[in-house]
Amino acid sequence: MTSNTVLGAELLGKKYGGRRGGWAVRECDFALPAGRVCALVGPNGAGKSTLLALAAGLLHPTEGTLTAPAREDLAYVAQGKPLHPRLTVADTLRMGRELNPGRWDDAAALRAVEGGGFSSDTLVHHLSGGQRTRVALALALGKRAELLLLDEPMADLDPLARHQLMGLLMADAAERGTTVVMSSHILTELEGSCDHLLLLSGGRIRLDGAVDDLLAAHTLLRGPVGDLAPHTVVDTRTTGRQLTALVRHEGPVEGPWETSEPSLEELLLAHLRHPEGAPA
Ligand SMILES: Nc1ncnc2c1ncn2[C@@H]1O[C@H](COP(=O)(O)OP(=O)(O)OP(=O)(O)O)[C@@H](O)[C@H]1O
Repeated sequence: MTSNTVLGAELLGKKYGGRRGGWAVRECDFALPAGRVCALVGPNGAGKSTLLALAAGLLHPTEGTLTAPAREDLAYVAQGKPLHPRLTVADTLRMGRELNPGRWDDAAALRAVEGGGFSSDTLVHHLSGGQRTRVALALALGKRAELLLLDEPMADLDPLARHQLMGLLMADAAERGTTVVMSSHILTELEGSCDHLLLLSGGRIRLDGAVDDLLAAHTLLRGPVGDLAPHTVVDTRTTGRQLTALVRHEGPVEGPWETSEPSLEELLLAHLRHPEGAPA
């Protein structure tokens, strides 16, 4: 962990209690540098929400350590976007300003609700799911936090709204050095917007790093079936005598194959197909 780390974990674990409890996060080690827009990806039940709630200080680790900014320096948007239903949008943002004296940024908050198709005197109760997401993101952006923890923020937004709000998050990261961690199942949205990746499965970290480094460490190859050693095979499919494979390469890939760098979506899909590691 370096002095530049905004969010870090060492052997972090969270075990839920009760009859249906168990380890949701296990032996997680990572160090996320400041200013990154990090995608937190993994199958349902992988532990993404648990990790975000740990980072937000809403859950306590069962084991290991977590390094995160103080509560007042981070903003957390939970999956259900909890807001007070009987307040108007304007009252909700006013509350954000009152709860964050001296740091609240009205303009940053308003940018997130602009174009949402509702007026400031609308009751939260009368907003659609996507409109509520805008208000929740407005509260997070208005807070001017060092770290934004967003649990599936794009899930109920239409494509244009996703594009607009991802743009706001990326601009915030670029201009203010805000670090963003967002869980998502929408892989196509992550390409071109996230520069860091954490892939969780079964509570453990399977991939962690800068997107460019992870893409450069992998090769997609197509051609005749053959021996892929010494490379580590992440995913492979054969059709007759033709092979398509994604490998984590050990040195240059030499052989009768057509090779290319995978897209982020191809990389993620290959790893998600084999969340426990490379196929036998
Ligand atoms: N309050 C709880 N009590 C007991 N087990 C829980 C609790 N919350 C989550 N879990 C379990 O912990 C594991 C991780 O859940 P979590 O919600 O963190 O996953 P996730 O990756 O966010 O999933 P999704 O993509 O479906 O939102 C799951 O097996 C889940 O059943």
